Amino acid sequence: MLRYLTAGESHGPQLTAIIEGLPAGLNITEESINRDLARRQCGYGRGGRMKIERDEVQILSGVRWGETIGSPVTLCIINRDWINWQEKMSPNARHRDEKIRVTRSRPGHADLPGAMKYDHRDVRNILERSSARETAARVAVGAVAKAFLASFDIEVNGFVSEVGGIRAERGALPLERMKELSAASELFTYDAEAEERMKAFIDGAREAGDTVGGVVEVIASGLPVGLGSHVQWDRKLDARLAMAVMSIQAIKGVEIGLGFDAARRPGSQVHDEIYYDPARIGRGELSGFYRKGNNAGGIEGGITNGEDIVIRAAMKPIPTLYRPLRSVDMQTKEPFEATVERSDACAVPAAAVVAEAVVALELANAMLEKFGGDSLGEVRRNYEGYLEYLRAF
Ligand SMILES: Cc1cc2nc3c(=O)[nH]c(=O)nc-3n(C[C@H](O)[C@H](O)[C@H](O)COP(=O)(O)O)c2cc1C
Ligand SMILES: C=C(O[C@@H]1CC(C(=O)O)=C[C@@H](OP(=O)(O)O)[C@H]1O)C(=O)O
Repeated sequence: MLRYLTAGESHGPQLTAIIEGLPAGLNITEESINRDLARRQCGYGRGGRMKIERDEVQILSGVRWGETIGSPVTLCIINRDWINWQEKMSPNARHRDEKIRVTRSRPGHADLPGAMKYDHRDVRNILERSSARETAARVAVGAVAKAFLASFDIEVNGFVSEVGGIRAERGALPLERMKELSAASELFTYDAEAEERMKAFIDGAREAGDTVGGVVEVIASGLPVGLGSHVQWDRKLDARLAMAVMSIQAIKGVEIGLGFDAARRPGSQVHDEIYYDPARIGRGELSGFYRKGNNAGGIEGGITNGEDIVIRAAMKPIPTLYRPLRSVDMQTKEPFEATVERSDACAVPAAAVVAEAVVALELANAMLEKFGGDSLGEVRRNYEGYLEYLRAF
């Protein structure tokens, strides 16, 4: 089983992730992780913080001479902004300064419920960890999961499909500079026209002091039939993927395949009919069974059915606006209008990279659950034996 934890505050010294359960013998390089970290940073609409940070990973354990050795892998990303926050974020009691307490909660953030829950009179104790800065750590972990999946020819790609109601054609990749940085997947075409309209929409919102949300999509291809299980609620792969994607900051809806649209159609226009062609196996397909459509988004009964997994997520607009929102001071109970020094106007492109990472992690976990072994060679033997069985099924 693959598990991981992240730790770190947004303006603390660093983000840390520990991954447990990776087989030995997997090639991992800091460069390949950094590629995804850069993709997360460079979408259109981000604010001042992204000009400060240039995320780079350090591998601190579990990898020797470019290969995992089976022990926990520790990844760390330094926060460059830390230099400006050393005293405000110091673990040392002598730096305590009541004057810099944040008592003004921002609507749409964890600030107020978090402070009430944890008995904090300083909202910073909540916002530092609820910040989406944490997603840098998850993207680093996801890059490792993608390296594992790639060794089985499984590819996971995230992209933006909608910004502020403007839709791109399926397969569009309207993430500025991300096109070049993304794996050259044949699944994707690049909808430059939609990207331009999205950028103009983001500019318009930013000028009005407002923020923008959107929809991201992740497609995973090359998966075998049989990951996940129908037998228990918490083994269903669609449920696990939904939880992983919903756990991303600002994601408010998740759908798989047709998703909500399936509720609006008759069954005859929803379910993917089953066909069989033995010649497919000769062409290198994993099975003779196939579908002509993929409304199910690659999962039936919580189990992969061999088609691509297609999962979409709705991101709400960034809650911190330059145009103030009404709130109430926690200490004085006086109303105020929340103002901001810096914030993203749109982080949908970044969320697409984060969604890709968390989906990759769940899929890597599902692969290891089914074909698990202590070395990559052992996992591969288990996997290949299963493929041989599948071809004969
Ligand atoms: C990549 C990314 C960047 C974000 N940047 C900001 C930001 O600059 N300002 C902000 O107020 N919220 C930002 N958010 C959203 C908040 O972190 C999120 O809305 C907040 O923590 C409350 O959590 P919830 O929306 O999941 O309920 C960002 C989210 C993501 C995924
Ligand atoms: C730092 C990142 O995103 C941050 C997420 C975030 C929030 O409230 O979620 C608020 C902003 O941080 P700050 O308050 O320091 O300007 C974003 O920049 C990042 O994505 O690496």
